[in-house]
Amino acid sequence: MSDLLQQLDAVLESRKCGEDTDQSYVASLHRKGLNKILEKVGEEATETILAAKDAQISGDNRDMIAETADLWFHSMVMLSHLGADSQDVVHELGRRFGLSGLEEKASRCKEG
Ligand SMILES: N=c1c2ncn([C@@H]3O[C@H](COP(=O)(O)OP(=O)(O)OP(=O)(O)O)[C@@H](O)[C@H]3O)c2ncn1[C@@H]1O[C@H](COP(=O)(O)O)[C@@H](O)[C@H]1O
Repeated sequence: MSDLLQQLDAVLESRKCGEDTDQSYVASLHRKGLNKILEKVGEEATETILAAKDAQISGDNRDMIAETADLWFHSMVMLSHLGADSQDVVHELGRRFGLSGLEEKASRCKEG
C-alpha cells in the first residue's frame, strides 16, 4: 500500500516540470495552481460524503470507494504541489498509531 502511494508520489512530483499539460492531468493541475487543486479536493470531499450516504441506503460501497480514491488522489496532488507527500502523512499516522484520540486530545489541552 505504502509502496503504491510512494510510486504515485514520484509520478506526481515528476509532473511538476516539463510535462505536456495536454497529455497529463496532474501537470495541468500543477499549472493551474493551488486554488484549482483545493477546489478539486473540496469537490471530491463533497462527492465522497454524498456517496457514503448513498452507500448506507443501498448497501453498495463501490461509488464511495471510487470517490474516496478521487479524494485521496487530489489530496496527494495538493501535498505534492506544496512540497510534501504521502509518506509525511503515513509518518504522522504512524506517530498517532495506538494513541487513543481521546488521550491525544487531552494531551493537547495540557500542552495548551
Ligand atoms: N489516480 C489518478 C486519478 N484519479 C482521478 N483522476 C482524474 O481526475 C480527474 C477529475 O475527476 P472528476 O471526476 O472531477 O472529472 P472531471 O469533471 O473531468 O474534472 P474537471 O474537468 O472538473 O477537473 C479525472 O480526469 C480523472 O481521470 C486521476 N488522474 C490521474 N491519476 C494518477 O496520476 C497519474 C498521472 O496522471 P497524468 O498526469 O494524467 O498522466 C496516473 O497514472 C494515475 O496513476
